Amino acid sequence: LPDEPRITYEMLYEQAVQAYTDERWAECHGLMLRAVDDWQYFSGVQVLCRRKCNAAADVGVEYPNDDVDNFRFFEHALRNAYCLLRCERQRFGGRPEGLDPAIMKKFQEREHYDYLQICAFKLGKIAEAVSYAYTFLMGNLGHDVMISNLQFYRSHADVTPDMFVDTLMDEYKKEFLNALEHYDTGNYELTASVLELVLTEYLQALGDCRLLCEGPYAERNDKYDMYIAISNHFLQTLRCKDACNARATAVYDKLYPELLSNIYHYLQYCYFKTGDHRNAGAAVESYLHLNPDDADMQFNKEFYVQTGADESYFVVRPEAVKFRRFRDHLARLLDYDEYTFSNIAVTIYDSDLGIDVSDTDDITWGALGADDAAVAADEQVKRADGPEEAPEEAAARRRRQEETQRDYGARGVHVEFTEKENNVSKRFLAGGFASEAECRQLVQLAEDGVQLGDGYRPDDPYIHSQSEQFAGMTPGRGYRLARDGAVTPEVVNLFLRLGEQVREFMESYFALRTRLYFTYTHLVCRTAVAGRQYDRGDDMSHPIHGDNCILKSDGSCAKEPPAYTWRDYSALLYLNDDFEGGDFVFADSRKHVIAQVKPHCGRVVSFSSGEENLHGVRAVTDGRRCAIAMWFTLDPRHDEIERVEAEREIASMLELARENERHSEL
Ligand SMILES: O=C(O)CCC(=O)C(=O)O
Ligand SMILES: [Fe+2]
Repeated sequence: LPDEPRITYEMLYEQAVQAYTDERWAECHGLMLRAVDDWQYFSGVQVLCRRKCNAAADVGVEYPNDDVDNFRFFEHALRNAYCLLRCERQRFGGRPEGLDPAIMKKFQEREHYDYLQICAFKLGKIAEAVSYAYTFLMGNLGHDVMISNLQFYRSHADVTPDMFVDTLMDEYKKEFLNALEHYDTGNYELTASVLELVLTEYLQALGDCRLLCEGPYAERNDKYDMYIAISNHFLQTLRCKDACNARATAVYDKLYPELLSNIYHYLQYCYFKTGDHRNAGAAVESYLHLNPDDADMQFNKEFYVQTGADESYFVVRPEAVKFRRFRDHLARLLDYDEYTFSNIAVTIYDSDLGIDVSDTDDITWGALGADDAAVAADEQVKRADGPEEAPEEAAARRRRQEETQRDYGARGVHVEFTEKENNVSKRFLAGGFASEAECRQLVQLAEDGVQLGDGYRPDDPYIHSQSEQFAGMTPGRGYRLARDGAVTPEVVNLFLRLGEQVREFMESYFALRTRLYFTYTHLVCRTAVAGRQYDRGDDMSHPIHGDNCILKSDGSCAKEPPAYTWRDYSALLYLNDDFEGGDFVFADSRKHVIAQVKPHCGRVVSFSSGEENLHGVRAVTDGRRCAIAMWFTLDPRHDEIERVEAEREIASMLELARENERHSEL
């Protein structure tokens, strides 16, 4: 075990990059070397475990890693996935993708009939209510509450036995009941023929039901069908394995086309020289197996034979067979996936990317180049503020957005300060996004989250200053705390909802032409460490920086990794003012402050994330300063998956609570 298991290469890397940015060269050097060590340890463990477990997971059949026979399954899945995407795209058209698996499950389990029965009952439609209740029960046999509901209905004067019908009953079940009647009347020939029919239909229904199971994986925020999800993952591993070739054949600064062939080339010569004709023959044959058209080696082979080598020496070595099988198969599969997307579904679904998504029954593999996809995606991002929008569309959008602005105004949101460049807003300051009570709840949530373990760690690399603790909570952590009962789902919902309001406001305020997506959300507090406040000098809570670029010492800001280059807009929703210091500041490229903002509850500062908005936070010298920090993107590929998942899970927790209430009312 490493000395400090909680310090990862990732943290060290980020710290090193920060040190680099701040031109603390010695620290950068030291930290990056520690990162190298930890990465080696980390990747070594992964290889060890994957190899060990593959061997240990014995089921009587061997499934070695990287054996091409195991690709067959995935190849089938891959074709299946492409077909599914096209087929559904054609039939569903503009239907929103990625429907909520939780609601899908409710429909499969007839949950909606529970609502239906209550609504029908309240409307005085007794017969309907009974059939809906009964239909629900048939999908949820033994459901206590519904059984007692039905007992209640039975005692109702207007209820008759014929109302107890399963409105969703499959035909084959009805036919089965008919068959039993024929049987009772002794008509066996008819019984048999009906039962044959029932059998066929039953198997068909069973098959249909099983197919409905191939939906999205409900546990993760993965909205794709099973095969699509597997394929995405599989393609990712394939591309990764393909890249291994280049990595494995680079020797110093030279890239050998294929190291194994090279080695055989050397070997055949060495063995020939040592008089080991058997091994020389095997090396020649192995080389030719990998490079069948190599005229020089064919010439060598003839020469060896003429000088007395036995034909039987020319056998391909087993590892060459294996190597070539893998190589050819990989090439073939990657050929299908010529348009190496990180995620096949994103591309096929997203008609906005300007890609032809028409469903052709013969699937053409590799119809698109990788660059096409990338360029199309880039263009979409540019379109967000680019000129291509029909005038009437633009006018309609602006009307909607101005209406949103008025709505927020009516709810108490007011813009205090704004700054434009070429008539385009680049930053604003507004108030009224949260009430005092809401702010208090969220500060409490942040404190609970911190006490329960996240955020503050003595070794946390995100501490920008030794004089402050920096601790936060993401939406996912909020959800997990709610799930474990440590905080209420309501307060986590508040956290998410206030953020969403800021997002909606920004989208209209910045007059965006495409949707603004969350990409990262962090409820975060900076707490002054008592006794470490003397002599802070220029020390800031958060040094001047750009949110999507790396600020260089010459004042330029490089929009390149490891910066979060996809971040397009930023916002901070402040939650309190009972602390000293902590002003938010905008700065110019020489780090001179050009504007400053005092945080207080409900106040939002928002800006485009680039070098036009360099900013920082002044030292917090007493107390705790809390805010919801949010970053946004116009690129749907960087949507904040954790938030989407947390929103869904919290919504279903709240729904469940309401449902329990509803059941106890009846
Ligand atoms: O908390 C603030 O006011 C600003 C924080 C910030 O700029 C950041 O986290 O990137
Ligand atoms: Fe920032």
